[in-house]
Amino acid sequence: MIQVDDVHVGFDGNEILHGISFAVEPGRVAGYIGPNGAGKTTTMRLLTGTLAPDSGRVVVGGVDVAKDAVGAKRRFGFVPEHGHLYESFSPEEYLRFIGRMHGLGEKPLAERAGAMLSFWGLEANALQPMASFSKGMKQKVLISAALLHDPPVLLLDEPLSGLDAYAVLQVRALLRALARQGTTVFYSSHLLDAVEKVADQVILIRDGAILADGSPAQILEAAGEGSLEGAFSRLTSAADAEAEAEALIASAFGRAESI
Ligand SMILES: Nc1ncnc2c1ncn2[C@@H]1O[C@H](COP(=O)(O)OP(=O)(O)OP(=O)(O)O)[C@@H](O)[C@H]1O
Repeated sequence: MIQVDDVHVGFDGNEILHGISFAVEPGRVAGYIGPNGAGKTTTMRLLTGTLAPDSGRVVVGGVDVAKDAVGAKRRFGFVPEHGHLYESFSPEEYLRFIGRMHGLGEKPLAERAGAMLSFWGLEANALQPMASFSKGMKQKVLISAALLHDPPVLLLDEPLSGLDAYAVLQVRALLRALARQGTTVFYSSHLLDAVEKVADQVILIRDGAILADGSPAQILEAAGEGSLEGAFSRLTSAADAEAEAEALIASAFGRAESI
């Protein structure tokens, strides 16, 4: 599970996270959504141990991240938004490298890597250097690498970037299947529809504070809206984007009327 208790984070005397708290139980897919600059990446850095909180507690897979960052790393898989791959490696070499770092035996490692490349339809590319891969192909290898050690917690930052329509369906199905097996899935995105279709818990963050936390149905009810998009706009007090766009065109080009 994931537990974040009253976490404060500041940079250069400027507080960015103002005492955020939430929990995600095993078997749940939680969507962590918020507008640009809300604090999503900062939260992800806390969960993955690349940033320590000024105060409060972050527990991932039963391990206090500040006290045992290495122990926590064994308990989660992480799909970063801008993942780094060794591009001279083939997927097979890369996954073997990652699996060995996790101490996996050669046989289970080969079986898992093979099964994942086959899931994505990448068998024919298994031995090719990844330098020639498309963004989506690289993303599939990054997701596979995060899953290789069968972690109880999976952390994903905008995992659908670069993926085609079928791969998006595959990722959603995979996250749901993992959750059914008890994995805790934490999915950060500013794309509402991506999260809406897969999450059974939605956590809304804005300006470094949690605005809402519940099932999609609870969020809709709290906001009195029929769609998560409407709830998001209402809860984050987002401005009326259409009116703003009209105002921009009027002020920039002097055209007030729509055709
Ligand atoms: N290292 C840093 N030093 C100073 N300010 C920072 C630092 N990292 C983040 N911030 C600030 O913290 C706030 C939250 O940033 P964060 O990257 O967590 O937002 P986000 O929700 O991930 O946004 P986006 O959707 O645009 O990626 C922003 O105001 C950002 O400028």
